[in-house]
Amino acid sequence: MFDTTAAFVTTGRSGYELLADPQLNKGTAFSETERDAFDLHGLLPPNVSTLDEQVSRRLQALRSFETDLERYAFLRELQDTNETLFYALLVGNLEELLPIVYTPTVGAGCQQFSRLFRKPRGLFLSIPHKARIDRIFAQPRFDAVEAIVVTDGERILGLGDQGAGGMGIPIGKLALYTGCGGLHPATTLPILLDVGTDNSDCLTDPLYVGWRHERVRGQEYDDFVEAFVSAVIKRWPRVLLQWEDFAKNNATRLLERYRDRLCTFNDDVQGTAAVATGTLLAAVNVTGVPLTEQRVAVLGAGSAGCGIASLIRAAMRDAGLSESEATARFYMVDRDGLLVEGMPGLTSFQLPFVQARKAIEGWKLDHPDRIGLLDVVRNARPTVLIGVSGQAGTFSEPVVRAMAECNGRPIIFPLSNPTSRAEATPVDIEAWTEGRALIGVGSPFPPITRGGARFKVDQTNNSYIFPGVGLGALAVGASRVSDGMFMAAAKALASSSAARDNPKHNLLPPVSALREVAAKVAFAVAIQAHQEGLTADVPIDRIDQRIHAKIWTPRYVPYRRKMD
Ligand SMILES: O=C([O-])CC(=O)C(=O)O
Ligand SMILES: [Mg+2]
Repeated sequence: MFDTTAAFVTTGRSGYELLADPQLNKGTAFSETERDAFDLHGLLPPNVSTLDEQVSRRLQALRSFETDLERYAFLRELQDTNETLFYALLVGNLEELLPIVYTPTVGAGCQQFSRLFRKPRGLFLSIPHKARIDRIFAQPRFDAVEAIVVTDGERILGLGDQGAGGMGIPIGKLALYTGCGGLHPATTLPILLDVGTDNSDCLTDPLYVGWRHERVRGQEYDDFVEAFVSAVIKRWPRVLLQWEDFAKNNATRLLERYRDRLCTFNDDVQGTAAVATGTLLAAVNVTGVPLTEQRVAVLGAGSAGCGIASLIRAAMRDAGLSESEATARFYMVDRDGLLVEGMPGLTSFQLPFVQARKAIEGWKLDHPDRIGLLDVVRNARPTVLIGVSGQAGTFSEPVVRAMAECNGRPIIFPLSNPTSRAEATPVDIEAWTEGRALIGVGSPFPPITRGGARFKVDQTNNSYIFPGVGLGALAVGASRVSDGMFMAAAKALASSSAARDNPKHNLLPPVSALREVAAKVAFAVAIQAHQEGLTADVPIDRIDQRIHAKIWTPRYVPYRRKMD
């Protein structure tokens, strides 16, 4: 385990070599003694700064930029220059900086990746170099790796195929692993599987940095992913591997293929499901309608939508419904409308959630050949409406008003990211429901006015879940990530809700509290792993201490010169 509490660091690097290493560089904060020991005099201006001074200098520069994309580029550059300072800045200003390092600006960062590219970070594994994966992994720099986030760039947020530019996502997710979950940056590794791209803007862009090839699919794709996972297991047998932003079919398929082979999960399927379930459990407390009586419409029946339905259904079963009673409460709507039994082209993960023909027999429909979302809301009268469609504006005024007509407190979560893809804006939902809706959005939005005061709408984003799941799993050396661990994460999140004591309060803790949320989620996840027999021999009463020992706080420790 990486020592996050070491009193000092020993290094053989000096001079420019030391300054050029983002994991070791302290910039102007190298002390006089260190400048003596590491030949740094003259390479730095003479005044020695503190970390706090460096943070305020960077914050000033950051705030002077015109656009968030410039801020994103500035922060990425800082991350590649001095990681301790980057994380000190991030941890101290989560609310302000998360929307830049992460959603929504990271989406633009992926789209502009080839233009912003400066220094290498993480690993680009491309099909032409498939045979070299072991050798790439072998570099000593990666000895400490414990957490990997991998994407193939095909479904970047709601922005579609971004090819190699998708690398921005693993980098952003891992920034939260450290910034919120406390994992030491040296233990994290972002990976982009470059299997080509079908995005013609990338393919025709002379500056595109990825492999200029149409996206490889089928057996060759599967063989490449298999080579990747096998090499990961060989090099880091106890690693945590997070799959991120894979397209609909691959997401669930790869998860099913690998979830019993290593400690792994898919954030879009399971992380998003846990944050949606946790927020829903908090909302149920407020509306007073028990979970067993909720009816849930989900727009977007892809891997994320079906993942959400699975976890909420499991929570309904925990609350006393039978499997079939719980299943009947879901209305999954995709491109061809409501999923109904016998529909052609259903995928294996959609099949468990189709509505019975009999159940919809008496429905009044505008177009019986395609049962749209408005039809579903008018006829099924759902209490909950969740969007993971990637389609802006699909929670239209008639849809939202229909939700408000049949519910005193409709629960409405437009979860698609980034901000530009949200199914509806909080301001509109607030107006169309006369302020009665319980709202959760995937991306950050400006505060709305509620009861004459500013109200910050809950950001129902998997950032409330994955840093804690990773921290908890790694702290106890979990061999697998189970569905039970995600349920534990969802319940831990719901139990942090301020709305439990006052229904006017937020459903979720604020983004500024994400470090505390991650620690709490980690504890619940680790306890669950222990109960399921998935942990190495960690005594239950040591779990809390294990978690806290793993949380790294960005600060400078003194350096000593390694003698050779
Ligand atoms: O990255 C985010 O903000 C949430 C997420 O996983 C996605 O939208 O794919
Ligand atoms: Mg994602």
